[in-house]
Amino acid sequence: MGAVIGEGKSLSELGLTARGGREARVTGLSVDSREVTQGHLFAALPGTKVHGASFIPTALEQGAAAVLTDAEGAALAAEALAGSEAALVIAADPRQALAYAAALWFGGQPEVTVAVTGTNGKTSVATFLRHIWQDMGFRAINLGTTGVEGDWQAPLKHTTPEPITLHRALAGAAEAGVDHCAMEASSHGLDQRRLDGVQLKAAGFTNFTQDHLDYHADFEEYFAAKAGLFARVLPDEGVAVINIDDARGVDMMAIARARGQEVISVGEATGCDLRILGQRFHATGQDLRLDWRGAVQQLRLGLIGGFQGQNAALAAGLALACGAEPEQVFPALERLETVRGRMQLAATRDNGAAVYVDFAHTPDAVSTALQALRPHVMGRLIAIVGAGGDRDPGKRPLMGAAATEHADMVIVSDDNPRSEDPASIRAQVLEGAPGALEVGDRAEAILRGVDMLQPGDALMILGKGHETGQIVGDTIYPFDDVEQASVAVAALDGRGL
Ligand SMILES: CC(=O)N[C@H]1[C@@H](OP(=O)(O)OP(=O)(O)OC[C@H]2O[C@@H](n3ccc(=O)[nH]c3=O)[C@H](O)[C@@H]2O)O[C@H](CO)[C@@H](O)[C@@H]1O[C@H](C)C(=O)N[C@@H](C)C(=O)N[C@H](CCC(=O)O)C(=O)O
Ligand SMILES: Nc1ncnc2c1ncn2[C@@H]1O[C@H](COP(=O)(O)OP(=O)(O)OP(=O)(O)O)[C@@H](O)[C@H]1O
Ligand SMILES: N[C@H](CCC[C@H](N)C(=O)O)C(=O)O
Ligand SMILES: [Mg+2]
Repeated sequence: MGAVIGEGKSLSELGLTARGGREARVTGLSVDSREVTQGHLFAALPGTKVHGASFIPTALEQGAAAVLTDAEGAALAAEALAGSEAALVIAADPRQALAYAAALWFGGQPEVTVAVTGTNGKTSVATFLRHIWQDMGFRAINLGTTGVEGDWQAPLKHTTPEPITLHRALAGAAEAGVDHCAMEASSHGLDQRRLDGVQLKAAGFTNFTQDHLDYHADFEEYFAAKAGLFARVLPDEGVAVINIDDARGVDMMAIARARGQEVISVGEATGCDLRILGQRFHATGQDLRLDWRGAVQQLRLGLIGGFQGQNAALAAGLALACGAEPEQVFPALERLETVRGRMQLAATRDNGAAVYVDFAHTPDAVSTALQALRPHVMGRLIAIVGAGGDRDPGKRPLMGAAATEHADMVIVSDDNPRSEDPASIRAQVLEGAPGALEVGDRAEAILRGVDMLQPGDALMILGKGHETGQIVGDTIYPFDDVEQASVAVAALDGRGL
């Protein structure tokens, strides 16, 4: 796997050239000065709040053997660098240089690695793909929002972690014998070049709608970040698997084609390589009829919601892109299980009314999830919705409006207010959901929602999915929507837990 700490690697082994041709051996890589120890390479990156170069003096005091930064960073820390023995690497794009160096430092990754981007559906597609590969007998993982899962496991704090954490995980998995990996490429991750050092066989695109406009200046910048997966990270010989039912799918396809990448188009449109011919819904899932380059496949999925069928098709397209045989891929879809916190049946009341938990945290996802549940509900559809603090405020009223449009009754509650005032976030969601009931405390909102359920009704709790905490300020309080749903049903139906 990676280099032995203490022995280290030289800068040239990491693909880095220091000013004046200086060579240095480094004993580790750090992106945060607080983690620098003797002999480390400190990557002083231009940040969103501060330039990492402001921490170069601290990193040098802590024994950094080399510093990687850009010209601005080198100028900012000129004095400290001049008085130090450390080697200085100046790169036009230090985040990308760090990504390549991290790949070389850890030196291994699962042989077949693919990445999935898109506003919604990344975790779902990556998890389905991992299940398909496991079904085929491979040792496989998915890596993203829910951590590293499958034949090797590790918790992660980010959907696409920074390169040091990312390559540590990829190399750890490869060392444990994992040969297939499906990872998520978030727009932050792509913009910050976090996965530029990963060697991809294929890449997938799910869809493009509003999210993260707190970070990206506008829709086009957000799209450009996602397009970087095909324009930059996936090599020319890689395969692009693209949902062309999405309005921006055609743009993404043009970017892939311009690179000379093979494209597998997925969607309902005539001429798609993997065409969705039809979806028929029943109580616990759906029948999916597909056409793979002229051969019709019909299968039964144990997944609720049309979009889950689309995600499963995209995952199948990615497996095929990596060389799997259709005879192995399509039967495997029948054994897919709901991803934790995505359209998950959390509890059922004695009167038969069901409670679902879903991770919809964008306006499009709220619409999609509620519309997906509608055919399964004969009575009223009740939705609990909220929006996260320190995240794109523009999506809040739109999420409220989406819930109002697609549910019969809406309760607005808290979802990770973080550093913001929860009441003010709720007020912004309520702007789009004027008739909604406001219940800030999420446990109480769930209890109220469950209490409203009549026979044939359903409650959909949106926004937190698999999450196990409610983030208020800097504190994470234990909170699990699935658990709270069971608690509420048990309390109201007089059952023990
Ligand atoms: C907004 C964002 O993406 N920030 C990332 C960015 O940090 P930044 O540019 O904001 O950092 P900064 O505070 O300006 O500091 C600049 C530099 O100084 C360094 N520093 C800072 C303080 C110090 O004492 N010493 C030090 O060296 C920092 O490590 C950083 O490299 O670069 C850092 C290093 O690579 C990342 O850790 C950090 O992710 C933060 C923690 C984060 O929360 N990111 C979230 C928003 C994120 O990436 N989310 C996506 C999408 C989720 C989704 O799917 O919806 C994800 O992939 O998880
Ligand atoms: N193909 C899709 N089209 C529209 N909405 C979807 C699709 N797939 C999933 N969703 C919605 O998005 C929610 C999140 O799904 P998932 O976790 O797979 O997305 P993600 O892209 O990984 O999200 P994140 O940005 O948090 O990593 C789901 O719970 C569902 O409501
Ligand atoms: N990866 C997403 C998850 C959001 C989930 C939602 N519960 C929230 O806190 O907004 C984000 O960090 O924007
Ligand atoms: Mg995800």
